[in-house]
Amino acid sequence: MYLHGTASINDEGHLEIGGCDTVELVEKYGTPLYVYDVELIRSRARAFKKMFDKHGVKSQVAYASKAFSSIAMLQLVHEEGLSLDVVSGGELYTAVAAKFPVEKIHFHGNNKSEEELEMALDHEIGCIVVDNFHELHMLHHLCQERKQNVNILLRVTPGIEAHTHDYILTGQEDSKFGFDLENGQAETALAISLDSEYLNVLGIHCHIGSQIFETAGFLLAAKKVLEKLSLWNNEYGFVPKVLNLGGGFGIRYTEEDKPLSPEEYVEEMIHEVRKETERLSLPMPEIWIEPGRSLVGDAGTTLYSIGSRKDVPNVRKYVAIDGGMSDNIRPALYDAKYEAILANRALDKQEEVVSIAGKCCESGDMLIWDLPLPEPGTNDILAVFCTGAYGYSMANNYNRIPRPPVVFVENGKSRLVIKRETYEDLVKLDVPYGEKTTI
Ligand SMILES: Cc1ncc(COP(=O)(O)O)c(C=O)c1O
Ligand SMILES: N[C@@H](CCCC[NH3+])C(=O)O
Repeated sequence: MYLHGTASINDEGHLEIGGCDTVELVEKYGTPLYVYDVELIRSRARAFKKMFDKHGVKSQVAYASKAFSSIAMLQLVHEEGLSLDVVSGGELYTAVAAKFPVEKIHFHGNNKSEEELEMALDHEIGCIVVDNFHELHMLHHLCQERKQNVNILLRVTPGIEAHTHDYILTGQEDSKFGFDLENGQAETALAISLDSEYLNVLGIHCHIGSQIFETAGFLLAAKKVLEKLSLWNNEYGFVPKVLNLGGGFGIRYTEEDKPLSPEEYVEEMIHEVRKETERLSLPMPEIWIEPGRSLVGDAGTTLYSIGSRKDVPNVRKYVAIDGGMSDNIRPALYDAKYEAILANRALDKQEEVVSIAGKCCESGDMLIWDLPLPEPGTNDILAVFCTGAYGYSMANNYNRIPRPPVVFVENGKSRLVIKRETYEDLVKLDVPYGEKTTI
């Protein structure tokens, strides 16, 4: 059994996280329940920052809040001194509600609306990562109308095929994101930006994908981008202040996953950027990164109650839990794999192999196939590990299932940070026939 962060098994054979007995957490908050190990999040944040400090490199580590956003989470991110990556008006609104320092917010997205750009300008956020020509023109015109300057990064696709699931690849030529680095789009974008008296180009952004274990892709992306920056330096006299290498650092979901430590990813990046800038006679830029999954992924555990069971003799034993693709869509979407244990009987011998079914009305709502467990019974608690990234943030109300609450645990204390959705919440936006309402 692999235990992440502060997780341990206590004398009663119960899973503990952050010094809290998960059986007691279930008694207090019910199931399903997302539990976050705050100490693990803090230690990851510090690990990413530490390497830049050690090598004397100016940096920003921006938490990619798409992985998990809530007011308390962003307060924690701020407490740890990180910056923030938002990708929609909703994520920006949450950041503002959390009183996140606006100058440390970076705004992403391949189709930002005029309203979202106005919102970013109203709040005078740190920088907008411009993704395409439509956005570039719109932003210039908005800034011109408002006579307001804004810092931007240009997002480029460096033409790198990282080794990960096709749906979470982003750096290849055939991608919806960013200006192509090779076919002249990136140069045109730079020329337009330099021409605008309102757009202050800090540098370049690239992100090659997610759940990546090797450093080769990051290093190749850095090299390609720096070579381009060197050409731009000669052609336009452009001196980049920032090189943003995105996020995508992999984590261990199962024993097949062999991630590097944050320190290793960062150290290799720094080394490559230093080597290439020296070779190309460019000044060393600030390095910005945007980890999402690697900050919160294995800090999250979902606790479920076991309910029904169906044995298909000689075929399979289905064991159903009180959640599923509504709180974790990743197995259905990416065939993602997870490990799990019985949180209330963690030391019991594994006696059978079962498949964990969600409660949604979809045959594809299967959370884990072929999981060895002690014979699970009704009301046993299943703890599924590593659900902290893209779990709650991709949760949905399919079958009108309310979203579970989120608690933070640290030093033996638990704190509710997102309440359980209620049935009333589910119909809150409904307008019954015949009832008058404003749009
Ligand atoms: C631009 C950008 N930055 C950062 C991230 C965060 O990625 P991850 O959660 O894999 O670290 C993503 C998601 O893939 C992204 O698209
Ligand atoms: N949501 C995806 C990753 C996409 C990352 C965002 N660009 C996942 O769960 O793995």
